[in-house]
This record gives sequence, structure tokens and C-alpha cells, in this order.
Amino acid sequence: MSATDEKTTLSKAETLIEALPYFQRYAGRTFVVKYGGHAMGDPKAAREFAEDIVLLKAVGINPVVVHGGGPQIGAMLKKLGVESKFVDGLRVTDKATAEIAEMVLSGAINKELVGWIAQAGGKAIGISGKDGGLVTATKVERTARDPESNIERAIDLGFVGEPSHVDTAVIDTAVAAGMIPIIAPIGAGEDGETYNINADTMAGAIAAALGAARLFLLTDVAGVLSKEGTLLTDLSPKDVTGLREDGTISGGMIPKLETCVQAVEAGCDAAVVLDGRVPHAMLLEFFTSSGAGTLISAK
Ligand SMILES: Nc1ncnc2c1ncn2[C@@H]1O[C@H](COP(=O)(O)OP(=O)(O)O)[C@@H](O)[C@H]1O
Ligand SMILES: CC(=O)N[C@@H](CCC(=O)OP(=O)(O)O)C(=O)O
Repeated sequence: MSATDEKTTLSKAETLIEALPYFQRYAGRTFVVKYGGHAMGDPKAAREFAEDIVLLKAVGINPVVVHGGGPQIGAMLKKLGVESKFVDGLRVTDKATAEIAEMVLSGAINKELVGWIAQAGGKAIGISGKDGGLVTATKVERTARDPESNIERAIDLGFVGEPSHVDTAVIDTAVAAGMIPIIAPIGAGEDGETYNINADTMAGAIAAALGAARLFLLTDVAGVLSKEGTLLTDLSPKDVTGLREDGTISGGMIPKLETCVQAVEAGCDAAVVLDGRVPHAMLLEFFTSSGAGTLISAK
């Protein structure tokens, strides 16, 4: 072996040893990972994501994946000539849109991810919030101030839901059988209707119900950025309120951070927003000292 080869081998061993305390500390704990639609486009990235998930499982951590698919729903709606509008990062969802969202999320995307996990040597089971009564949804209520009259008015988002009850039994059963649950963000209401749930919100509610050690939200930016574009590495719930009020965060970042705050306040140890486009981002964040992304914790 050449001196260079020996150095490379040694540095690989050192990386594994660096990860040892994390393996030991988190064995048996749950990581909920939200894989966003934007991060999903590239097959190489999807393969690497699946490898990371299977590696977590192999070292004794229980990964639970909640996936998005916003861009993919958007593409399908466009193909079918249905217009789509967002309010605070949430897609206004009429009955037809809810049916299309369910088809894209629970069908194509969910099974594609199950396939990637299988390719990486893991056993995944694809479900939606409807399966096993996992997520009961209630309609999201939003209001906005009318700029002319200055009166606060209700905005009807249609079949946009938020989890009101999470029954983790179906996840517990899958995990006990050695499987990795892959969850589509669709839920059923008490009224039996299908609700479209923002995937970040769904992941946060599941992380809270499972008392997860981490909620990872993989997206297409380095993390939460300041107005100047620098990465904000650590945030408290109070910091998040400030960022929303001063307009630093907008669009999809609003439900993302609301979710992080709710999850950490409801029993998840910490949440991390990180760049799903970076190869093996989650492993680097968690198992090495050179972590990236934004950590949200109660502090
Ligand atoms: N302060 C901010 N820092 C980083 N991203 C932000 C910020 N404010 C708004 N965003 C937007 O939030 C987006 C991520 O949310 P979203 O589009 O819903 O992603 P995903 O589909 O991965 O869930 C970013 O691509 C960016 O356009
Ligand atoms: C209510 C609502 O907005 N639901 C989302 C569900 C998918 C999602 O959240 O996907 P990403 O994480 O890829 O954005 C939507 O219809 O786009």
C-alpha cells in the first residue's frame, strides 16, 4: 500500500470512529426525515439519500421518512390544466386537486422512494397518513387582513389539513418488523374526506408523536438564510418568531420552521433544516463534527 493509500484508509477509519459516540447515543432512537419534492429530482441524490437511510437503520437508529412532492403535484396539475395557488406556502386544494395530490404522493412518489430504499438494501413499507389511522386531519383555518377595510377575513384553503391526532401504532409495527416506514403527507378527516397536508407539517407531527431524537427537513437551500444570505446555524423558537415578523422567511420556509418549533416544543429533541442537494448531507450533519444546516432547539 502506498503512503497516500494508507493515509486515505486511516482517514476513513477516523471518520468511522468519529461517528461511534453518535451511534452509541442514538441506537434505538427515532429520526424522522422529511425529504422534500425539490430535493427529489435527481436520481443520484435519491440513491444517496436512500443509502443514508439504510445506513441509519444498519447502525440501530430507526429512520421514518415523510416525503413531499410539491413540484411533482404542480407538474401534474399543469398537465391536467388545473391552476394552483399558494397561501403562506400551502397549496389551496379543491376536491380535484386533493385527488391529484393523493395520486401523485401516495402513488408515484411513495413507491419510487420505497424502490430506492430497496435498491440500497433496506426494507421499506410505503403508507400514507390514512393507513392504520396514522394521521387524523382537520381543516386548516387561515385569515388575512383585507388591506382596504383592514378587517381580518377567513381564507378558505379547501382540503388543506393539519394533523389533529397521530396514532403511531402502524409505524411501531413496521419498525418492529425491521421495516422503514415511508409516509405520504395525506390524511383522512373525521368527516372521511381526504386532506392534503404540507409534508413538513406532517413530519413534525409524526416526530413529536414518536418523541424523535431528530427531525431532519431536507430541502434545496443550505438552511435558513439571513436577509444578507448567510446561514443561520442555531435558532430558538423565539428567534423563529422574529424571522417571520421581520420577513426574513417566506413561502415554504414558513411552514417548515413552524413545524420545527412545534416539534421541539412537543418532545422532539431538535430539528434541522439542511440541504438535500449536498451528497450525504444528513450523515455529515449528524455523524461528523463538520455539521451543516440550521439546528432548531429549545436552547
Ligand atoms: N430565509 C430563508 N432561507 C432559506 N430559504 C427561504 C427563506 N425564506 C424563504 N425561503 C424559501 O423556502 C424554500 C424552501 O421551502 P420549500 O420550497 O417548501 O422546499 P421543499 O419543497 O424542499 O419543502 C427555499 O427554496 C426558499 O426559496
Ligand atoms: C397543503 C400543501 O401545500 N401540501 C403540499 C404537499 C406536498 C409537499 O408539502 O411537498 P414539498 O415538501 O415538496 O413542498 C402540496 O400540495 O404541495
